[in-house]
Amino acid sequence: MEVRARAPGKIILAGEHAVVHGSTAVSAAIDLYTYVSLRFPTPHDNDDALKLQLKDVDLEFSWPVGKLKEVLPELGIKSASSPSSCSLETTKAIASLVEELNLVDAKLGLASGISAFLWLYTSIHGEKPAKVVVTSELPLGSGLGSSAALCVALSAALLSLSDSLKLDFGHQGWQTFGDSELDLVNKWAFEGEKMIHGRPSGIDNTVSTFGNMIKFRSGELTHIKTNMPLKMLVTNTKVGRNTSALVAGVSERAARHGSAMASVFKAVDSISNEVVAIIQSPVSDDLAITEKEEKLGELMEMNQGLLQCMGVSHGTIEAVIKTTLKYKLATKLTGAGGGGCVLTLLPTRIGGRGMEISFSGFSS
Ligand SMILES: Nc1ncnc2c1ncn2[C@@H]1O[C@H](COP(=O)(O)OP(=O)(O)O)[C@@H](O)[C@H]1O
Ligand SMILES: C[C@@](O)(CCOP(=O)(O)O)CC(=O)O
Ligand SMILES: [Mg+2]
Repeated sequence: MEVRARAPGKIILAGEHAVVHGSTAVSAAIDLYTYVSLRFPTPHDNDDALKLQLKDVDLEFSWPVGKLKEVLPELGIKSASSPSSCSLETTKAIASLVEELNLVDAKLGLASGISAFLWLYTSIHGEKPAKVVVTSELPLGSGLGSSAALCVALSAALLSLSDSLKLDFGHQGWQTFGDSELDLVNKWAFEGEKMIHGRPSGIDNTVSTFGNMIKFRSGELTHIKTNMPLKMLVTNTKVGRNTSALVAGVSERAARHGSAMASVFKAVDSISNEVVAIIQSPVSDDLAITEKEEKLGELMEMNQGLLQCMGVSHGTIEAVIKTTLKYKLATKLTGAGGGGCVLTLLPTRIGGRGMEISFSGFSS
């Protein structure tokens, strides 16, 4: 039996980083996906290992089930229907398994993703042998939420074949997830994100699970409905960075300058709420759209200024901002910053393709 799941990446229109500290943020799913396939061997295959193939980075790993049983302390005591955090003891055990893979320096960033895989897999399926294959259309570590898309697609695939959930494969082998199953996928994905990001807000896994556009604050999700056409150009600076280090950097700055940073986070909260109000208000005519776009552009610039204040901008991001400004276009970073991707609002007066915000959740 093989199951395949996919989950989308995202852009953050306003509020990244501040959302970790309780501010509102606005995010939309994009139509670039991470795909996970999960297959259990038949007795005939005579295969007694858990295998992970990461196609994007051309790597494959295999753990004999005997090794998993020997190293992981809590195997078999967890339940797929109640997501739980990885204990310190299991974190250490997983770290030792990942260390033994001897990843080269250039691929050390993958260690956190592999750890998340081991945690999610063994929590939901114990030491059962399987082969998991991951591929993605998303650039990894670039602010488009590849870590969350991986955790969501993985959780969805794992839960699909979990005995404790007993999901039906209905019409032509497609599974439909109801709200409670989506909630479970999201909760497990959040646990995976924790292994990758350290202190995620949960916005990335939530928008990847539920799709469309969302407002997110302190773990609370609000779906956003809009009929405003919104086009964003996504530019990848191709400067690699690590979300968990950037998130930790902002927290350190907040610890050093508590009152000033609280004001910064509050200002971001106001910006995100204004973005939501503009996007949700009815569109009457072209003039109204132009007016809204101008306001959105200004809010994006203000948000970018505050992200710079948090210390997460980068020379290459500033270079894109300067270039687009020549054409009177507003640009801000998206995701953790420090390089990665930036968003430029493409007003309707310009036309062109851009990357339209798509309305797509994960499907399996
Ligand atoms: N398709 C994938 N294959 C392997 N690892 C992945 C994949 N997608 C995500 N990851 C993991 O997620 C990490 C990137 O997450 P992160 O730094 O949060 O950036 P982002 O989520 O913006 O892409 C990678 O270093 C890796 O550990
Ligand atoms: C910086 C942050 O707001 C978004 C990180 O997104 P990404 O991993 O860079 O795609 C962190 C979070 O909300 O968990
Ligand atoms: Mg991420």
